[in-house]
Amino acid sequence: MTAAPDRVARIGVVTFPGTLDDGDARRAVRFAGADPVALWHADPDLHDVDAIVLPGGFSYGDYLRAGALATQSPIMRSIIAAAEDGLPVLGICNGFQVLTESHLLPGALVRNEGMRFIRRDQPLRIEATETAWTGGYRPGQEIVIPIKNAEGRYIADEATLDELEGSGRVVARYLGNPNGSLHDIAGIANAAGNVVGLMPHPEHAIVPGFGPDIPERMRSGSDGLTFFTSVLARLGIAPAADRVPVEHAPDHHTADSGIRE
Ligand SMILES: NC(=O)CC[C@H](N)C(=O)O
Repeated sequence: MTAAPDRVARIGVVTFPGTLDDGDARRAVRFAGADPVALWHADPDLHDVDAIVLPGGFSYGDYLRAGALATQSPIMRSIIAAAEDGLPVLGICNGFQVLTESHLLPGALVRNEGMRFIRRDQPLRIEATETAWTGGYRPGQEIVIPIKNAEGRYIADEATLDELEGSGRVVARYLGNPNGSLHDIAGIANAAGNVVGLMPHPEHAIVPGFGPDIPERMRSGSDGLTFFTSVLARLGIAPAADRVPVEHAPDHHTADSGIRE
C-alpha cells in the first residue's frame, strides 16, 4: 500500500466556444490521478489550479485564424500571466494554436501541406524530457498518438528554429512528416519548459486497447497518458490511485470502453 497523497492535484481544462476535446482532456487528467477542473473562457478566475490544459477543437470557429480569437478571451489574459510566472500549460492542437497566437510559444501553425484535413495515427519521437509535461518519457522514446487537424504545419523563421533546436526546445518530432512542418516539429516548449504545445492528441490515447495500436508492441493505445502523469511528478503531487476507474486498471481490456463522463 502506498500512502495517500496529501492532496490531489487540480488541473484546469479550458472550454472555449467551439472546443471539442475538453471531455477527453478531463478524462486524461483523471486517469493520471488528478482532479480535472472545468474552466470557462469567459471567467478569468483560474480557481487555484496547479496546471492547465488548452484542449483541441475549433475555438471561436477558427474565425480570423485558428486560435486567434481565443487569445482575447478573459481566461487567456489570466493564463498568459500565470504561464509567465511558471504555471505548467499544455496546449494540444487548437490549444497549441492558441499558445502561438498568444506568443507564449514562438512560430505559427498554418495550413497543412496539401491543404487537407489530416487524421491518422501518428508516430512521434519525444526529443525533450526536461519539460513539465514530458519528464516521464525516455529521451528518444517513440510513441503513437492520433493527429487530426487542417492547420498543423509548424513554421518559424530560421533564427527561431535555430534557437529551438539549440536550446532543446523541440519537444516532439514527427516520424513521417504528415503536414510539411519545418524540422518535422510536432511540439515545442518555452524557454522555461513549463509551456508545451503539441499538435497530435495525447488525450485520445490514454486507455490500453483504445488508442492507436503499435504492431511491434502488440497492443498499446495509452502512449499519451505520460504527458498527464509527467506534470504531477513535476508538481511533486502524487497521483491519486482512486481517480482511475477500476474497470480501466492497466491491462484490463473490455469490449465496452465503459468510459463515462
Ligand atoms: N483537432 C483540432 O484541435 C483542430 C485544430 C484546428 N482547428 C485545425 O483544424 O487545424
